[in-house]
Amino acid sequence: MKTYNICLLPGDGIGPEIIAEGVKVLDAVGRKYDVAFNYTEALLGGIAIDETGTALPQETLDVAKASDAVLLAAVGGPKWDTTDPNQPRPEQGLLGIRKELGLYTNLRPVAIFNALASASTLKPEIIDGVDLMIVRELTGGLYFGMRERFYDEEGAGVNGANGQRAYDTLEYREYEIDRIARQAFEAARKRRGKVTSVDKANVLETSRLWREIVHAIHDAEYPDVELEDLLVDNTAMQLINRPADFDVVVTENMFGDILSDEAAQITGSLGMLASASLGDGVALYEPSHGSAPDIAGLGVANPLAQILSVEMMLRYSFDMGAAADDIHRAVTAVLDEGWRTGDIKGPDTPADKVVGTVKMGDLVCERI
Ligand SMILES: NC(=O)c1ccc[n+]([C@@H]2O[C@H](COP(=O)([O-])OP(=O)(O)OC[C@H]3O[C@@H](n4cnc5c(N)ncnc54)[C@H](O)[C@@H]3O)[C@@H](O)[C@H]2O)c1
Ligand SMILES: CC(C)[C@H](C(=O)O)[C@@H](O)C(=O)O
Ligand SMILES: [Mg+2]
Repeated sequence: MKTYNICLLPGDGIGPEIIAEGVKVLDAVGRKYDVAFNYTEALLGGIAIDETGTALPQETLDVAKASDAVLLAAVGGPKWDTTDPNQPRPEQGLLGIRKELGLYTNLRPVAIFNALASASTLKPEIIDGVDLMIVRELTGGLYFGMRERFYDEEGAGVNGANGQRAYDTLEYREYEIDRIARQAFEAARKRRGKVTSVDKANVLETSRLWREIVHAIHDAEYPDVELEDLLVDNTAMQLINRPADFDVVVTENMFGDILSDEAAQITGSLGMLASASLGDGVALYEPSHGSAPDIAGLGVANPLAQILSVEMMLRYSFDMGAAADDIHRAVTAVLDEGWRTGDIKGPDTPADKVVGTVKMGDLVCERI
C-alpha cells in the first residue's frame, strides 16, 4: 500500500478544530484509494512558545523536512500579542517555516461555489464567472527585510515624544522575482492564459525592478501569455469591480497577503480560501485565514478552507488528481444541498442547515 507521511501543525485558536476535519477527509480518501497517510503532529506558533519558548522548535522543522507534505491550520492569538520586539510571536513560527522550507510560491485559488453566490459581499452579476489564482511571493519583501526599533536624538522631545524610531525594509533580488514570475506564467498556461502583475511601480524601486523582470521573462519565454500590469491600489478596487476579468494575479508578499483576504470575501468567506505553499522540496498546505480567536473553541469554524487545502495537497504533492476532484465534488455537493457553517449562511438559510465544524467535515467525508 502506498504510504505518505504528513506533518500536522494544528497551531492555535480554531487550528486544532479545523485540522481534525482535514485529517478526517484525508482518511476518507485513503480508504477509497487504498493509500495510507501517517501523521506526525508537531508544535508551531503560540502553543510552541508556551511549551518550548520558541514559535518554531527545531524538532518541528526536522519533522516537517522529513515528511512528504505539511498540513498547517493557523497560528496566533491575543494571548501572545505583544508589541515588544524582544518577545516571541506565533507568526514568527509561520514565517520561519516558510523560509526554512524555501516556500517561495503561495497559491491562493479564489473560485466561486455557485451555491454560495448569495454569501458573497458582491452582487451576483459581478461574481459570475470568478475564477482567479493569486500567486503570492512568500519568502521575500517586507516580511523578511532588515528591521529595527531604536532610539534616536532627532525625534526626542518633539511633542513630548521620547525618540523611538523603527523601520522595515522592502527588498527583492532579481532571482526571487524571476522564479515567482515563472510560476505565474506556468499557472496561466494551464488556466486561461492571462497574468496580471501587481506592483507599485509609480513609487517603489522594488516594484520597478519587479516590472522589468516580469516583462523580460514574458517577452523571452511566455509571449503566448497575456500580461498586464496593475498598480496595487487600483487592483484592490478592480478586484471588487470586475473580479471575473482576472486569471492569474502575481504579486509580492505583502500585497498578496492583503489582496487575498480581500479576494476571499468575493467567495463569501475567508473560511473558504485554501492555499498551497510550494518551493523546491516539501510543500505546505494551509487555509489563508488565521486562528479566528473570536470563535475558537466554539465548534463553529468553517473547516472548508482547510479541507480545500487538503485537496491542493493531493493534487500538488501526491499526484492524486482523482482524489482531489472527489474532495472538490464533495464540497460542492454539500454546499449545493444547502449545508452552511455560520460564516457562509445567508438570511434565507434554514436553521437546521447551519452546522458546526465537525458536522461539516462529516458531510464532506460521507460524499467522498
Ligand atoms: N496562516 C496563519 O496562521 C494566519 C493567517 C492570518 C492570521 N493569523 C493570525 O491569526 C490571529 C487572528 O487574526 P485575525 O483575527 O486578524 O484574522 P483571522 O483570519 O483569524 O479572522 C478574521 C475573521 O474571519 C473569521 N474567520 C477566519 N477563519 C474562519 C473560519 N475558518 N470559519 C469562520 N470564520 C473564520 C474570524 O472569526 C474573524 O472574524 C492573529 O494572531 C494573526 O496573526 C494567522
Ligand atoms: C499570520 C501572517 C504572518 C500571515 C501572513 O501575513 O503571511 C497570514 O496573514 C497569511 O495570510 O498567511
Ligand atoms: Mg493573511
